[in-house]
Amino acid sequence: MTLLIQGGHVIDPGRVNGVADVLINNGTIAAVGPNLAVPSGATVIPAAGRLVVPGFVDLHVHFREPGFEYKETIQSGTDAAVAGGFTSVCAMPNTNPVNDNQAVTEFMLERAKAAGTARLYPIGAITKRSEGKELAEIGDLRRAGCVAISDDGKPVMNSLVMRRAMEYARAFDVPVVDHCEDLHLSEGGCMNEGVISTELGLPGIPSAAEDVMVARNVSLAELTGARLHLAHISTAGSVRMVREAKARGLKVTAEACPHHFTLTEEVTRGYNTHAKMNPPLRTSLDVQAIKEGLRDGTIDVIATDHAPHATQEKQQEFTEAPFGIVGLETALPLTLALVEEGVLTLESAVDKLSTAPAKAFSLNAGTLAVGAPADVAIVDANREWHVDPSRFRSKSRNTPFAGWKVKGRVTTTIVSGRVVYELDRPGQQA
Ligand SMILES: NC(=O)N[C@@H](CC(=O)O)C(=O)O
Ligand SMILES: [Zn+2]
Ligand SMILES: [Zn+2]
Repeated sequence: MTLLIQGGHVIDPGRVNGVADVLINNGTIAAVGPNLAVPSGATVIPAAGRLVVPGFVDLHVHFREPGFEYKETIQSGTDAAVAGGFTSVCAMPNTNPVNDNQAVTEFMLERAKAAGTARLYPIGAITKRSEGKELAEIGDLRRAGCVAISDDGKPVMNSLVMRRAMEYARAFDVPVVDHCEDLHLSEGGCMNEGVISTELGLPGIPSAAEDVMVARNVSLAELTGARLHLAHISTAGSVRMVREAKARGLKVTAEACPHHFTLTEEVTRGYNTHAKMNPPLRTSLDVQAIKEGLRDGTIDVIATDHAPHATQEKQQEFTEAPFGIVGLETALPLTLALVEEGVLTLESAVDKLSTAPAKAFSLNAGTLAVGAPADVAIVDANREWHVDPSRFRSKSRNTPFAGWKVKGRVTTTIVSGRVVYELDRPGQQA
């Protein structure tokens, strides 16, 4: 099967940035260059006026299978992924049962294979049942196909347990992903602690709950030599500490989520539970710091923390509703807004969605180099559209961006040389 993507603006971060064709043969990239000859029998995808980029890589999603299939399945989650341009996704282990053993990892990989769209990379638990006590069999998880370990959502509070986890992780060369939250400081909180939480009468989560754990984890990474990846950082303090850790040469990477660089705690005012996520939306000073961190390279990766929850779960009082929002189908336009704003160049935006995440977890993705897997997103960067959650591929609709007019849309997604999502082809606008 041969595909020729013709005449698009190809951005392969650090390698190509200009008009070119991309030739795909047998599931891999065969050539990239201007005016390639059309091989006989090739399918041509015209892409003039569109961006042609390595398929996006999301280091942080929650697909709810096994255990909470009413929120999301691996099928619906990977469908949502490719609709958002993501060709590889890393799935957190807070399923039921928790992905703390090979059997669960293998089950997830089988489901993803059957779903047949995005590539799924499971993240194994750090501790058994993510209870923070006894380490999971990290070597077994690695061998079964886990690409990182994390107790996301139930952060490891015991620093000695975390130290041992990092020592094992280092031995297996697997990154440790931490959701930085001191559970004692955050206990009972449901939004950012500050003037607004006081006004609304809602219990707060101070930014220090995140900062103290970032400090601890950076120290432990220094002690153990482990690769540390900081999930969804949301505070100015986190950005400052990551910047300093990098300057000292530590193996630390960090991700930020579109909601944390797009929204502030102000949107909590309506008690809209779609503004409730963990970590919470912060202040405009924090948002500025996140943007500066993205701009100067302190924050390597944009990840969604796609966290689907059912409508009836979100239709509760603010204090009762679960934390989390979906993100796969809105990440691209929210990231392109940073380009419009001058925070990122187009190339660095693509880097943070594709190349940098692949590198952070050593995934064979994030590039259009000859011989690489043919995972490609074709994007109409100027297409304006309204976010309509009822049209999401995801099973869940919990987004604070419903009704937003946004710009930038994925029109075609290719995995392994196969078109797995197509909104329309140029010249035939839907
Ligand atoms: N981010 C969230 O608000 N929720 C996540 C858990 C997590 O990422 O900590 C979930 O699984 O729902
Ligand atoms: Zn988390
Ligand atoms: Zn998460």
